[in-house]
This record gives sequence, structure tokens and C-alpha cells, in this order.
Amino acid sequence: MPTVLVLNSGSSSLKYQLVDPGSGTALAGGIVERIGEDTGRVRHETRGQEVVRERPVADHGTALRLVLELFEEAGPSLREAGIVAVGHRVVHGGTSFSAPVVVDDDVVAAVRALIPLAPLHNPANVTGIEVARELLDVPHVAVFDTAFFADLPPAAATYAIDAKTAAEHGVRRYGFHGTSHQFVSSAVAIHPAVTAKLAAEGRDPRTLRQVVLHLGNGASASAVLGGRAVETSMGLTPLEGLVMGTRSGDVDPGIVFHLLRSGGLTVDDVDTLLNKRSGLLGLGGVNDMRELTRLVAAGDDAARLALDVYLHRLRKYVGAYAAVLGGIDVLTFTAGVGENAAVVRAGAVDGLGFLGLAVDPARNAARSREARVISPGPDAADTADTARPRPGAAAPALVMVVPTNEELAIARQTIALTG
Ligand SMILES: Nc1ncnc2c1ncn2[C@@H]1O[C@H](COP(=O)(O)OP(=O)(O)O)[C@@H](O)[C@H]1O
Ligand SMILES: CC(=O)OP(=O)(O)O
Ligand SMILES: [Mg+2]
Repeated sequence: MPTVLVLNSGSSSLKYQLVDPGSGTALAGGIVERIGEDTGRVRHETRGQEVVRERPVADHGTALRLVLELFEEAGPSLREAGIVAVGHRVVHGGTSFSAPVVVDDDVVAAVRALIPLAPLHNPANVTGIEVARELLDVPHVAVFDTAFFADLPPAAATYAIDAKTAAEHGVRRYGFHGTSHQFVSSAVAIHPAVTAKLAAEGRDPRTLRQVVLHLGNGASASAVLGGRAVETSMGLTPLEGLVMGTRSGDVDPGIVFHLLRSGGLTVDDVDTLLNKRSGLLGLGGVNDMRELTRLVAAGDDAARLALDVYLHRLRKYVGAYAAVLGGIDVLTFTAGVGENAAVVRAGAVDGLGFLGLAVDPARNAARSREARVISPGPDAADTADTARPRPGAAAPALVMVVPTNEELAIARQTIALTG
């Protein structure tokens, strides 16, 4: 049973999972948090058992050594689990990478060269790769968050700023969370309810119009036409687009100049403001959607406004992407918020009946780890008979919840290159 260790190195954390790409199961996984701070913490999970260690973790090298120790102590032993490769999530691939690559010194140098474009993410990715290559003598593969969007149509990828300046500095829309958008949109395309809908409408799968909402701490939307990404909400950096846990998403760039010139803030202050002190946290005081919805239920006005701004932005993007695609066949929610927060899903499609979008309250409230349809209408199994649109009526869109699994996607892409 060949397995892949998947590493996701953040600025102060290291998330990992040991995946069996054949069966799709995670044999173990965990997170090292607060790397570089006085109080670090490791949580390692395997076979339903959890091991937690609190201790300072100086750097990513120490973090990975600690993880390898835990695999030996708490299991499963990496050797016995048949580890054949390591897959690394790399956030920014720039225009250099449009597909996963086997890591060599040139790849590391190229990822390092992209640091100016992703100062918050790529430094940790480089360190993670360097340390892991030192400690684990197997092939390493880099899987890029930007890859799925490398081929965005020029009209979607281009900012309307002076072309020469943009080209000189690599300023374009790159898009992120691509591994998730690709994994989820591929799962949607082969879901029985979706294939039945297309069959009933006599349509080619290449005409399937999807919108995917990846709503985690970071959040992004994508428009996917027949498997190809044609639009996405994150841009040069993962700051643009939707309202996120701590990031503002779209703002008027004039705000930045105003705060620099008249507000007495430095460039770093504004960077921290928009990336770490904005979004749900900045408006509602908490970045966790569970806590935010609790505050809303308790009548907290600031939390209510935060949720309203979040949902308004979502509806705006869904409407815009309906225009980009010429209509929506399937709208899919994924990631921590998208998979779990029924109130967000209901709010995001509220008033979008004119696009054929609606959720069935009972289906929306149900909990499941499986991909599922939450729009009204017949069950997936008998959709083929009844999904035929009435003459003159637009076919209703499907609204779905599909759990993402970036680790499995990375493990599969890693095996495909090394196996
Ligand atoms: N049951 C739940 N209800 C509402 N929100 C949830 C629930 N479970 C997780 N979330 C939210 O999901 C978000 C984290 O999503 P996740 O995809 O794990 O983030 P990331 O991978 O970007 O760190 C948090 O805002 C958290 O509150
Ligand atoms: C690119 C990005 O936003 O990633 P995350 O959601 O993991 O912060
Ligand atoms: Mg995630």
C-alpha cells in the first residue's frame, strides 16, 4: 500500500496528512501550531486517537522532526505505512508552474523567486520543502494552488492597469485554492444528479456551467465551464474577492492610499490590517464562523453586519459568475464554512431564484460527509425522469455541498508523477 505524506506549510503552522491515495483514506494527520512562538502545540491524530504536545517549536525544521517522532511513537510508522513520496502544497506558482512538478533544486529556486508575489505564503513553503527533502529521502512533489487557474481567459486574468508596468512586475490575476476548486468541480461533474441533469437536457458535459464557493478561513469563488476555470475571485494575492475570516476581500485600492497618506499607517500596517484584522474579525470581532453565527443569534449588531456583508458579497459574485457563464447549472459549497454552515448557504442564494437557485430547508439542514444536493426537486436517483424543463421555463440549477479534500488531491497528483 503506497502512501504519500502531504505537507501544507503556513507561516506559523505545519499541517500534514498521511494519505493512501488508492483508497482515499487518511491514515494519520495533524497540525503543528504557533511555530516560532513561545508556546507551540502539536496535535497528531491516528485511528481516532489524538496525541497533543505543548512545547515551543522554534522553526519548521523542528516542527517536521517533531511530526516524524510522533509518527514513530504514536504510529503509524512511516516506513511500515509504505511512504513513497511527499506532496507539498505550494501557494504561489506564478506563471512558472501550471501543473505539479517533482521537486529539484531548480524548482526550489523558482518557488523562492516567487516570494515577492506571495510574501505571506511562499517563504514557509520553501522552508517546508527544504527541511522535508533533508529529512525524508523519497521523491518530493510541489502542487500549486494557482495551477488550476494558469489558463484563465486573458480577459479574466488581466487587470486594467498600464500593461507595461503590469508585465514588468508580474501583476495579473493568478487565483488560489485551485486544488480544491479542481477537486470539487471534477467531483460535481461526475455526480449522478449532474450527469442526469445534462442527459435530460441533451447537453454535452463540455457545456456544464459551475460556480464553486470555497469558504474556509480563506475564501474564493470560481466559475468553471466544462472543467476549465474561466474566472476566480482571488487575484495577484489571496486577498482579493470574497469576505474572509480575517481578510477584507475586495476594497477600493484608494483606501490604501488614503490610509498611507492621511491615516498615518505604514505599508506593513495596511498589509496587516487588510490580511489579518479585516473580514469577519474586523467587522464582527471573531473570525470563526461558528462563533459569529452564535453572536448573531444572540442579537449582536456588529456580528449581524459582518454576516450581512459576507453574504452580500457572495450573492454579488454568484450573480456576476452567472453572467460570465451565461447561466449556472450547479452551484457548489465547500470547505469548513461551505460544508457546515447551513445559514451561510441559505443566505448566499437568498433572492437568487431568478437564476434558478434555491435551497430546500430540510436538505440544507441535514448533515453528511457525502457530496449531496440541497436544492429542491427530485432525488438524484430519479432526477433523469423529472429534470426535463417545462417548455419555456429555465431548468432549475442544482445547489450542492461537496466536501473538499485538498490533501487527497495533492496525494493523487504526487503519486501520478512519482508512482
Ligand atoms: N459546524 C460549523 N459551522 C459553521 N462554520 C464552521 C463549522 N465547522 C467549521 N466551520 C468554519 O470553517 C472555517 C474553517 O474552514 P477550513 O476550510 O477548515 O479553513 P482553512 O482550511 O482555510 O484553515 C472556520 O471559519 C470555521 O468556523
Ligand atoms: C491561498 C489561501 O488563501 O490559502 P488559505 O485559505 O489556506 O489561507
Ligand atoms: Mg482548508
